[in-house]
Amino acid sequence: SGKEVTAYIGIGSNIGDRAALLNASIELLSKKEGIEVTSVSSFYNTAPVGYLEQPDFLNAVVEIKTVLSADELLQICGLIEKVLKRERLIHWGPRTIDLDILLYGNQIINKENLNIPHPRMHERTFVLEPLNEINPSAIHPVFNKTVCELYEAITQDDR
Ligand SMILES: Nc1nc2nc(S)n(CCO)c2c(=O)[nH]1
Repeated sequence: SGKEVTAYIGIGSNIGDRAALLNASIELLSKKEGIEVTSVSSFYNTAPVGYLEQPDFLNAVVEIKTVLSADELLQICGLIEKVLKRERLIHWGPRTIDLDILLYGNQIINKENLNIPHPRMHERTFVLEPLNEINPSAIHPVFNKTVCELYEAITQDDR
């Protein structure tokens, strides 16, 4: 395990007991060796982006300090999604629970299975609003802007 890194994970659910699923994924993250959950945003009810014919999402962002690599963190997120989906009695659509790595320190990672910063996070109110709540000063290493600046940029457009 390497040096400790501050990372931000976006969590979303729009099927089933959304709050319970968000809480369960945060719980599973915090139990992992090498991960310390240091901040959790409020839960936001958000209109679906992309495919619109689906229920509203409940979204949050979690701040962690971790010694895991970005790849290891990706594996953990995939595991948590699988565990929570598998526990469902009825098979639902693909959005029971989603964990997306948004930021991993100031690192820029572009691999076919892992892009960090998340390539759409700067366009997404459902990511920037909770992220701005817990750390408005976090820096996006591609745009070299703070989360607060990114959030203001997309909320200004809506004005
Ligand atoms: N509001 C909202 N819309 C979304 N569309 C997709 S796909 N997702 C899944 C995350 O990529 C979401 C989401 O979490 N929230």
